[in-house]
Amino acid sequence: MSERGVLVVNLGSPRSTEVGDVRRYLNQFLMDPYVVDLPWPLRRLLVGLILLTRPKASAHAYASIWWEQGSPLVVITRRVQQALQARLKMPVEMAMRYGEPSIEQGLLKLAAEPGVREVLFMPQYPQFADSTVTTSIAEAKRVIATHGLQIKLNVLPPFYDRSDYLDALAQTTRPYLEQGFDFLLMSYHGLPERHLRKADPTAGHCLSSPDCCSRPSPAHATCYRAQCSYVSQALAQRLGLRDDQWSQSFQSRLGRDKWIEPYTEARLDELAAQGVKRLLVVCPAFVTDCIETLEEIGDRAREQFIAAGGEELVLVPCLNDDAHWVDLLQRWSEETPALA
Ligand SMILES: C=CC1=C(C)c2cc3[nH]c(cc4nc(cc5[nH]c(cc1n2)c(C)c5CCC(=O)O)C(CCC(=O)O)=C4C)c(C)c3C=C
Ligand SMILES: [Fe+2]
Ligand SMILES: [Fe+2]
Repeated sequence: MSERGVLVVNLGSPRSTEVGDVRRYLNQFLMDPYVVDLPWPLRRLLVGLILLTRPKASAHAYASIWWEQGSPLVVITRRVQQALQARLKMPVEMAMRYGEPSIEQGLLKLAAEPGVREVLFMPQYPQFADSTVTTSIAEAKRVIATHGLQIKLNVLPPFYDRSDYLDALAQTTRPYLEQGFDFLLMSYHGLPERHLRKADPTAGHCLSSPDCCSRPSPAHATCYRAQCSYVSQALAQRLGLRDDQWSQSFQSRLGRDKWIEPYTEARLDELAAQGVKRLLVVCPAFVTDCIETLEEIGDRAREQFIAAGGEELVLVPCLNDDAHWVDLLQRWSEETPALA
């Protein structure tokens, strides 16, 4: 009997590629105030407008990458959970922030395990963002309070600066690089600039200058862009790349707000115009392949790059259920000190 359980937490996907299921998922996702951070009436209005057209387009995109067993993100997270369960002497569950299995279902399952008094909560995000990490923790706290669960939460912090994670990322990227590419683009999920400013505890550092992320600041503990830059530098260094052989960019922009730049879409055209023919793309904001990597980069970005004059764009798979990644999650589960 273990006093501890593990919850592997990811973002979540629609139940199916039916437009209605995608609309329900997008509504839950975008009505989260940590994602669309507007007062409720404005949020309702904006999300209502997005839901007029986006579900159909997203359903089509999901259908193009869907697997027989379901959404790649959910299927791969299940594999990670099962692989971890086979290695750890404590119950391991998985949960999604949106859709199912929900954080509520995951925590209730763990709380029902005899003896479990503490849950190691493992959000699968290398970098901090309110729209991923904070919202997942807030949902877990809501569930614990609502059900009066007698469990303590022990949260795995963002792991962008852990050398074992960076080594694993380099290890999955290196064999692709060795096939001979002109350039490596590190494409991260984007974020509205407003989210960076809101998360800045110094209320002034983030986005105060173009190089703010390379000037040391306590703001970087919660600065998504600084944490992405850290990963990019560390990965380039591990791969032995010169500064003119790689760059970082941000994808998946939604709406009209200004998001952090440079945008991946713009970089693809620039790189093709500069004569890059063989482009390798890695997506280090994701540890699990999903619509944003498989469809947005693997399919759409590839088409865009080739239409702009490039010859080949290859996507490096995420860490997924790679044995080295499961090794790390196992080690982190075992070495995280128990709460008093
Ligand atoms: C305001 C909108 C969004 C913010 C902010 C945002 C932040 C954010 N998201 C991820 C990781 C993932 N996002 C995924 C899908 C996705 N993201 C948004 C919007 C925002 N994300 C939408 C509308 C969607 C759905 C797909 C679509 O319609 O385009 C996914 C994949 C889910 C899947 O089922 O495969 C992931 C993973 C991060 C890391 C992040 C902040 C840094
Ligand atoms: Fe997203
Ligand atoms: Fe910054």
